[in-house]
Amino acid sequence: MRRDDLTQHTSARPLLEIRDLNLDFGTPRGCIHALRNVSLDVPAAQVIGIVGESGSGKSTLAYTVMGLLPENADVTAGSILFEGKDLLKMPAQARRSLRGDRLSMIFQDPMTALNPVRTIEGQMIDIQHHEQGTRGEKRARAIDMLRRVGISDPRNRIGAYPHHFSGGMRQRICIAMALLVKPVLLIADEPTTALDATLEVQIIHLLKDLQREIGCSVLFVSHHLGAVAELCDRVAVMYAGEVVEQGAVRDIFHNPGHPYTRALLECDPGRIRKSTRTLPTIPGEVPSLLGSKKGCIFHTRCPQAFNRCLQENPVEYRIGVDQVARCHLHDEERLVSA
Ligand SMILES: Nc1ncnc2c1ncn2[C@@H]1O[C@H](COP(=O)(O)OP(=O)(O)OP(=O)(O)O)[C@@H](O)[C@H]1O
Repeated sequence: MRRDDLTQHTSARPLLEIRDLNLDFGTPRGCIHALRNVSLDVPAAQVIGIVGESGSGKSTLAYTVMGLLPENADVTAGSILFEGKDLLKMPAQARRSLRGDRLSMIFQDPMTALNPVRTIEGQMIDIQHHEQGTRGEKRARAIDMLRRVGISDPRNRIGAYPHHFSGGMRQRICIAMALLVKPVLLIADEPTTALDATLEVQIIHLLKDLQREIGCSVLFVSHHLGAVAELCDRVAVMYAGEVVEQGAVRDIFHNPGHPYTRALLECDPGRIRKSTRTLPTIPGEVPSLLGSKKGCIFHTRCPQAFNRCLQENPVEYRIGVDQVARCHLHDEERLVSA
């Protein structure tokens, strides 16, 4: 199946439509192809997880949507339609206006987002610069949002500086700031990685409750498959710059169609029995992203690779009502001729 069939299958137009996105980083060693032919939809009011090993391109994808790429990044092909408009063709000023308004982001490290020398109050009022209302009304909204994310005594604590709060509390403040502007799309880049397991669970539940309340879509980047299963409606699995499989969370987790997804699930610490002493890892190494590649990007580590995988990069095949995988094993013609 091709992507067009999947789009027809889902009724309303997605909020975000990423199509055939290619991105390179220029480095002294050569060109790193960090995103290759990435296509992904984020429907309105849904939570989409992006998972994959370190270096697979998850953060690069998130930052490309936000328009926060470093100087050496070059989008060489593709489009990112947000509410029907291509973000990549928008003037810089228009993109800046979208950030902190219809688009907002939670970063892995809360200190990246918070200004250490300003009070929480000042920062939460500033972030509402697109919103109507007096300073007093904006302060009241900020206090209400702090209460909703679980900051006790927010009326007094709003005057404090970021360093007065613990790491978990700082991430709650970042979530409050990101949601205060009522974004239609929230991008969360590994928002729980810096937190311990208990805090992680709390933050995931908080995000889920607030997402439902506000009705925004979320692009949730994570290493943690358990968190994705808990929070997301759909998931895209990335490997070496490509989305190799995507679909509804229940389908991908119960019936993975790509050998890489299966390997990733088998290595997930959440699935490994306590008696197991060492964590299984996927055999082999992630290929270098330098230079062009022939064949399937996963063939060097795939236990099921056959000749065609070394020669030809697979297209997306539909393997379920709402599930696609880039793997030749799902080519029906091959199955018929086998
Ligand atoms: N500014 C940059 N210059 C050169 N290469 C970069 C730059 N940023 C990222 N890369 C490379 O692009 C690839 C994708 O990186 P990215 O950070 O998007 O992966 P990731 O899946 O988010 O990894 P992690 O889970 O470790 O954050 C990696 O090979 C990385 O080294």
